[in-house]
Amino acid sequence: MKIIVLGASGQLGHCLKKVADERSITDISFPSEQDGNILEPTLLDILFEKEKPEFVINCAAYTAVDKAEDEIDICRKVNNDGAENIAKVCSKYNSTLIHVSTDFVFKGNVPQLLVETDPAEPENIYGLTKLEGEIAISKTLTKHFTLRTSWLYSEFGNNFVKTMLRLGKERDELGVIIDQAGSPTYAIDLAGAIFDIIHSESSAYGIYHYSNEGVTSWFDFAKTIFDISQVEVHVKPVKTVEYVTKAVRPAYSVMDKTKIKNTFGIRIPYWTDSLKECISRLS
Ligand SMILES: NC(=O)C1=CN([C@@H]2O[C@H](COP(=O)(O)OP(=O)(O)OC[C@H]3O[C@@H](n4cnc5c(N)ncnc54)[C@H](OP(=O)(O)O)[C@@H]3O)[C@@H](O)[C@H]2O)C=CC1
Ligand SMILES: Cc1cn([C@H]2C[C@H](O)[C@@H](COP(=O)(O)OP(=O)(O)O[C@H]3O[C@@H](C)C(=O)[C@@H](O)[C@H]3O)O2)c(=O)[nH]c1=O
Repeated sequence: MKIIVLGASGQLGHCLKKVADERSITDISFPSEQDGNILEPTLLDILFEKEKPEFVINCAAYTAVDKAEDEIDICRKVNNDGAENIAKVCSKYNSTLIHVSTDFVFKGNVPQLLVETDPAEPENIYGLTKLEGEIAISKTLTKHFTLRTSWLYSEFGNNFVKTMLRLGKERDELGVIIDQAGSPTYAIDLAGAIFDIIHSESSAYGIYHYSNEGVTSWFDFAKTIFDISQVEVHVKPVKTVEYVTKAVRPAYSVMDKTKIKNTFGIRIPYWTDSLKECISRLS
């Protein structure tokens, strides 16, 4: 079963590589951006002609949430046009696409669990362009699994856990937002779930929500990171209005995972258990 991973140089791409090695999945390739640039349909065509993939995992994205507010065009190109390019080439070669999207497609202004059919109403450019990408895929391709995830972290790339550990070394006190709630997701767990879906050989295509179990705030997430790592730093709770950022972020973007669990029988770890695992690997 041939699999190719696009956007392999990023955080999730590295996690897929690690999990593929752990599970001895060998019929998988991780083309460089030079060979798998999602903005170059001709390159994608050459790649697909050569590899004839049964499954394509798209990890390529523009993920700089604040910067996106000033770089709308490039953000939209990658998150929308790039997603559409992949869907078209998957359709041509009859490949199944596993695409990754985000909780930031939701406005998240009501403290209730979000299901896949809830209306998406992004509050920032990143979320808007990710939603556009989801729509482009569903219009172009039937055989897709679009997984919305949230608050991804791992030992690879840039993420909140690594930022906190760095800042914790540099400062005695940190202000962290307490009134935004969500579910952290260890990207290694997400990578495992992606392979579980592929190996299920299911044709229950569509949108699914995936995060680790449990709910927290960025403030509690930060405190837990420092507790587990035994780093002494004073974490001060701050409100969103006191912590000014370019992009507006959802106040409550906790996603219901019943659909993915029931469809594929996936067991999802609790967020603090996965965080301990990640921190032990980091140290
Ligand atoms: N990080 C998070 O907290 C969350 C992420 N997601 C989604 O999960 C997915 C994976 O995210 P993550 O791994 O963390 O993101 P990263 O930013 O770590 O990785 C994205 C990768 O895409 C690459 N890329 C950008 N443009 C292109 C292109 N034109 N062609 C090929 N590759 C390209 C980037 O390369 P380069 O660095 O050279 O630009 C980068 O390596 C994304 O779809 C993201 O939207 C969802 C929720 C949370
Ligand atoms: C660094 C820092 C951040 N924060 C806040 C800002 C923000 O509300 C929250 C997280 O900030 P970050 O910039 O690390 O994370 P951010 O880039 O907003 O994370 C998002 O990334 C995209 C790609 C997604 O898809 C989302 O699911 C989500 O993971 O923490 C603090 O309060 N204090 C701090 O010192």
